[in-house]
This record gives sequence, C-alpha cells and structure tokens, in this order.
Amino acid sequence: MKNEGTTEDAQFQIYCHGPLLHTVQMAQLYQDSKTFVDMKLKNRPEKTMEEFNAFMLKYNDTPTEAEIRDFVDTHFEERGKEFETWVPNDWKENPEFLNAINDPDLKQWGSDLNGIWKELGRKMIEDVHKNPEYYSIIPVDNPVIVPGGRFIEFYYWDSYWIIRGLLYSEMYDTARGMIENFLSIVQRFGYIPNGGRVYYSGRSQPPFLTAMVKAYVDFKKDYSFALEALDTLEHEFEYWMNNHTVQAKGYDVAIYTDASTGPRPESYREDIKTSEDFRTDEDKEQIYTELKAGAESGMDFSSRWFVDENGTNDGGLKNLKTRSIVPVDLNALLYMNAKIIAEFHDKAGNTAKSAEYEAKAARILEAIQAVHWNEEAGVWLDYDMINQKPRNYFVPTNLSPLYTGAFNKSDSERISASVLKYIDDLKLDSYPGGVPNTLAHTGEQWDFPNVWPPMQYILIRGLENLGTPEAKKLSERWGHRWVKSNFEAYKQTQTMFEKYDALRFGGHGGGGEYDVQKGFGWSNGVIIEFLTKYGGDLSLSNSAVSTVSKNTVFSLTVALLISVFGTMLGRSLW
Ligand SMILES: OC[C@H]1O[C@H](O[C@H]2O[C@H](CO)[C@@H](O)[C@H](O)[C@H]2O)[C@H](O)[C@@H](O)[C@@H]1O
Repeated sequence: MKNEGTTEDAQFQIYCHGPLLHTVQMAQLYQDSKTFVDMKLKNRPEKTMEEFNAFMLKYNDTPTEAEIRDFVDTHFEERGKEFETWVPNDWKENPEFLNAINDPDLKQWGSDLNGIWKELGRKMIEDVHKNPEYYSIIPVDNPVIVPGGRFIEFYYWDSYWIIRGLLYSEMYDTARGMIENFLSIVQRFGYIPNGGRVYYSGRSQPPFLTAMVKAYVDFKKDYSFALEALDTLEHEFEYWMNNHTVQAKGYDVAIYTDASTGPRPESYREDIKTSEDFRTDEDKEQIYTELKAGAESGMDFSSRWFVDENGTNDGGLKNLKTRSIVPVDLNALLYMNAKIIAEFHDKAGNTAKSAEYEAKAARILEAIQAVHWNEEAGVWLDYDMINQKPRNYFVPTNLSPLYTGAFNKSDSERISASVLKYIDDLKLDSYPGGVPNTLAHTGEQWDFPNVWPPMQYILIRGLENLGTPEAKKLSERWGHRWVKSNFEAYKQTQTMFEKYDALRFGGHGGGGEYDVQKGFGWSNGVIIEFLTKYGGDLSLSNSAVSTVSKNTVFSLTVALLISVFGTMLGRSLW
C-alpha cells in the first residue's frame, strides 16, 4: 500500500490492487487479462480514481459490462502507447558468429534470428519519463529487447539469455544498456521486479543480474564495468539473503516468495477463480501469495510447486505451496552470484571483501549439499518443508548446480556417474523435442510435455561444466538436438516459440493460462549461442532422429499413450 491520497497511491489502485482493477478485470473485457493493465491513462491517476468512484456511485456499485467498457474506453488508451519505433543503432547485418556456421540453411537461420532483434526492440517515448504516473510501464533510460508476443516489456530472467544472444550478435551497447537499466532499478527499488511494469512489484524472478554483468565483462574484457556495478550487485545479493531465506534442516536457504497483496493484476480473474474454494480472506490471500511466488520462480505454473495432502505433487493450482519448497536452482544461483561477486572484489584488490563473499558462497554450498543433494536419487532435489522430505520429482533445475558450479569439482567423476544414471533411469534422453520440464501431465505450461529454452540451456551447459567425457558427449548431443528441433519448428512456421514440445521434434508447446507466444527473446538467444558453439560441426543432412537414442521410438510411443490416457482420465499418470 502506498501513502493514501498520493499520485503513487492512485496509480497503485488502478494497476495493482483495488476496486477499479477488480471491477474491470472481473468484467472480462479482453481475452487476455494482461491487456487492461498495460493500457495508458488518459487523465491523471487521482482524477481517474475520482471519476471511477462517481461512476460506481451512479451505477450503485453494479455497472453492466457495457458501462464498464464505456468507462475504460473513456479513461484509457490502447496498450503499446509507451513505445516509439526503434532500430538498435548497434545492430549488425553480419556479426562474426554467422561465420562459425557451416550449413547454409543454419547460417541463413542465424541471420534471420539476428534480424529478429530489430523487431523485439522497445524504446520508451519521452512522455513516459515526464509523466510516469500515466503508465504501468517502469521507466528505464535505455531501450530493451523484449521476449515478444504479449510480453512487450522486459522480463528479468529472460533478459539473461537475451543479453547473451545480443553479445554474440555484437550488440554490445544494447546489452550494456539493458544491464544498466537493471542496475538502476536495483538502486531505485532495492530489487528487480518480475517484469518492467508496476504491477509486477513485490516479486522478482531468478536472480541473473550478476551473471549478466559477468557475461558482458567476459565478452568485452571490461572489468571496469564490473567494478562500477559491484555495490549494486552486492545490494541485490543481500536483498535475496535478507528477504527470501528460511531455515531448513538447520541451514539458511532461499525460497521464492512475494510481498504484495491480492491476485496477480495481469491474471486477476484467473487468480480469483483459483481462490474460489478458499473460504476466508486470509486463505484467499495465502493462495494469491503462492501463485505470485510461483511467478517469481519463473515456472508459473508447474506441479513442481504442488503439495497435496499426501505430500505428493498431485493436484492443481489450489495445491500450490511454492513458499514451502526449497528450490535447488535459487540456492545454486545465489552460490554463483556470491562467487562472481568474490571474483570481482578480487579483481578490484578488495581482498577482505572477496574473502567475505567466498565464505558466503561456501556456506550456501554447504546448505545445498545438506538440503538438496540426495544420494539415493543421485542428484539434487527440491526440499518440502511441510513434510520435511525431499521431492523426488524430475525438474531440469535438479541439475542446476552443475551449471552454477555449486558442486565439489574433485567429486566430478562420482557425480557424473550418478547424474547420468538418473538421466538414464528417467529416460530423459528419449524425447525427440528436448528434455521436458517435468514428467507430470497437468496442462500447466511448466509441466510435461513442454520444453523451455532456459532449462535446455542450463542442462546442456551444466553437463558440459561437469566435464567428464560422458557428460560432455551427452551435453553436445542435447545441444545439437535442441538446435535441430528449433530449426525444424522454424522451417515449418517461420516462428521462434517461447516453449517447445518434448514429444514432437519441431513441435511447439502449449497449455497454461495464455496462448503460446512467438518472438521469442530467450529462444533466439539460446540458439544464437548454440549456433556459434556447434555451427562448425552441425549439418542438417544428418537425420534428426539419429541424434536421439535407439529407445526413442519405443519411449515416444509409450509417452504418447500415457499422455492420451492421462488426458482421457483427466489426471496425470506420470
Ligand atoms: O501472465 C502470466 C505470467 O506471464 C509471465 O510468465 C511467463 O512469461 C515470462 C516472460 O517470458 C517468463 O519469464 C516466465 O517464466 C513465464 O512463465 C510473467 O513472468 C508472470 O509473472 C505472469 O504471471
């Protein structure tokens, strides 16, 4: 809640929480709930609120849908008004990475993807800076590359893969500008919101800012940028450690959570519906928080966050218990952040500070080992604080410590053997379209059979990082397959999707609360990096199917049958 009577409060009541938002969103004027909260105000927020109060009085608090539509048309402009056309001035027709690609069709695709950056660029008009209270967009100085589709503003963790892609495309100024926006947001708000809208306040996304700075510095060999950013990176790190940690098994561990009130503004009606079976206001508020914590994890939504009465991952959104599950990835990421901050301090000659962050990293590593490593499963697992037990369900993040380096390198051989056995036991190598996000068929978008680019990246780079010949071989195979499968989808549709389908080579994903989105920032970023990495060896003339194991056809048939039966029975059989 903001100070009553202020402009900020009126803006908050319109876009974040209050009767106006409730009235409009429940009237279901638009197919996508996000449309309304992206619209610009025609008058100052205080005046809009005054006129809304008069409007409600006139219609006895029960205006019809047509009257609400009329109110919205009179007081709001269509979405997208905050941007002007912008072509990044550092865009290059022929960045060097294209020369690393041998296959002519893949090279052309790389060039197409490089061209898509121009379509995904957004620059705010001057009026946003002068009159920010008329908009839900968070003003930032530099233009950004957005994910695409309905996502016309920055998203925190998406930007990591977008920035990496930009760096391979040699768009250094755009990449740096986006990082500088994030640094300034941490300085202004203390943390980075989920996305670039005021209605995303109260929750963040997996913390990748420090890794963004590291990526930039590694590309440009420009440590001075890291040193300028260092205070802010520490600030963000401490924000997570101070506001997101709980105790599990006697260790301080981080969880995803949320600090706002009410349903998600951008999915308001959907959250009200989910809360219908909860009786008290307090219980409704609890489920809203679980939903928003799920959004903070980036995996909104997934059986990963369901805990039913038996302590399993069965159920649906009503069973969300995001805040009671200690997530492997968040703790692994915080470990990586502490290590990078220690490295930057070391470069700056701040020996004591460097040691301080090394010690923080060591404590996080100890907690990851004690809370998440599971000898029986042979991998890291999320931890259920309600039932005080590990959650033995597959999510790619179970392998995320490999990517962030949160494992004991001297143990690589042993870890490699057990992780590869885990992959084999779960037949994770058997899906032609990539490794699914979970094995639970719930209809949620972060569940089976959807495959997400950031998770393929973390798996592929993590196995490479593990460093044994077997792990590296699998990493490469999955890398090749991911490129070929994305290419197949592109060849058929001329489109890059936000998510793909494990069961179909070249198939795109679906499910969840909105239609599959096209564009798409992180998908393009991951492919540009992988084309650079594998482009010398990859050829489209090798049959796609030859890149997957011999079990594929059998496993695929079984997977399809289970999916079909699961859908017929209306529940997960996975
Ligand atoms: O409107 C529903 C949700 O949409 C976003 O989440 C999804 O898209 C993001 C942008 O690509 C991505 O970062 C996230 O992982 C996706 O699940 C948004 O981030 C959510 O807060 C929002 O409720």
